Amino acid sequence: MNSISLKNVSKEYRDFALRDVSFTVPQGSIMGLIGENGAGKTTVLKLVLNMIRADAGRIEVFGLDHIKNEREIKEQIGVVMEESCFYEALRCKEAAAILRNLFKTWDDALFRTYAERFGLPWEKQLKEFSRGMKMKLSIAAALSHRPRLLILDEATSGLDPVVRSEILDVFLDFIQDEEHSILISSHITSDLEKVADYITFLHEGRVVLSENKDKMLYGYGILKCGEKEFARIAPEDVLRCRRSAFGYEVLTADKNAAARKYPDLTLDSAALEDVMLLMIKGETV
Ligand SMILES: Nc1ncnc2c1ncn2[C@@H]1O[C@H](COP(=O)(O)OP(=O)(O)OP(=O)(O)O)[C@@H](O)[C@H]1O
Repeated sequence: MNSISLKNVSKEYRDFALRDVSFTVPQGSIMGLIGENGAGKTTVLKLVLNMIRADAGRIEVFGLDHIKNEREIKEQIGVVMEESCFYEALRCKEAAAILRNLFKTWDDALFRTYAERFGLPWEKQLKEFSRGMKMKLSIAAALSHRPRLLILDEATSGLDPVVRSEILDVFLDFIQDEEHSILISSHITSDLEKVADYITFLHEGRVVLSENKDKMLYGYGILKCGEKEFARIAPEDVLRCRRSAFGYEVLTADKNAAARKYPDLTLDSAALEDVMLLMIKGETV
């Protein structure tokens, strides 16, 4: 069962188009959405949340049409967008009072527990909160109506490593329930490397790859070599290549096969960031 499914979704703006986007978020998993600034990540999240309408394609959430069943679906989704949407003069306890009225399933005790876990001051106005505190508040609020699905836009960007790690732990706890799932966009590929089960990589409005993360990280590799050695590499082994002052970097989709075929060349594992950089900046042969 998929929590989210997008099939051939397109959306056109004047200077940008999201084209034929398809991917699924299996129930019980974390899907990380990566891509450069302006790749279309927020647009995808807004489409799933029916904040904007697609020009074409089909979107299902919990197996239901996301427009026809919007109310039922929204009750079961916790959302955190990049900017805090709370009124600055509020305090935590007043935010809780508002949210209690918005969600049938709001759980005051759970919100208190998260506020304590995150060290959020109960009596302070939100305008006195740091960026990290505001983000933690948004996450606590998103979790406290007991959603089945979390949708998060850049929930860890601009935060220090300690706060990020606390937040990632909360996501991993959330996903312990196999009915739960998370769709999270992030620039911080190392965070997604830690928690995501699947990665969808968007580039200029298109899905470049959507894969199981471990398969991708164990499968992809980077061959490093000089001009002469590069000439020996078969084109079918080159997903992308890039020339630098130190020689060639070649992204290959099958690290083990490359190790057997080119035993004399340096072969490194590819981190998510390397894959992203080479897919964007590299060339095909
Ligand atoms: N309402 C809109 N009208 C016109 N263009 C828009 C609108 N919303 C977004 N865009 C354009 O769509 C493109 C994708 O934007 P989007 O916010 O989805 O990217 P992103 O991958 O989330 O980027 P970032 O990482 O910088 O947040 C951008 O070129 C943006 O200018």
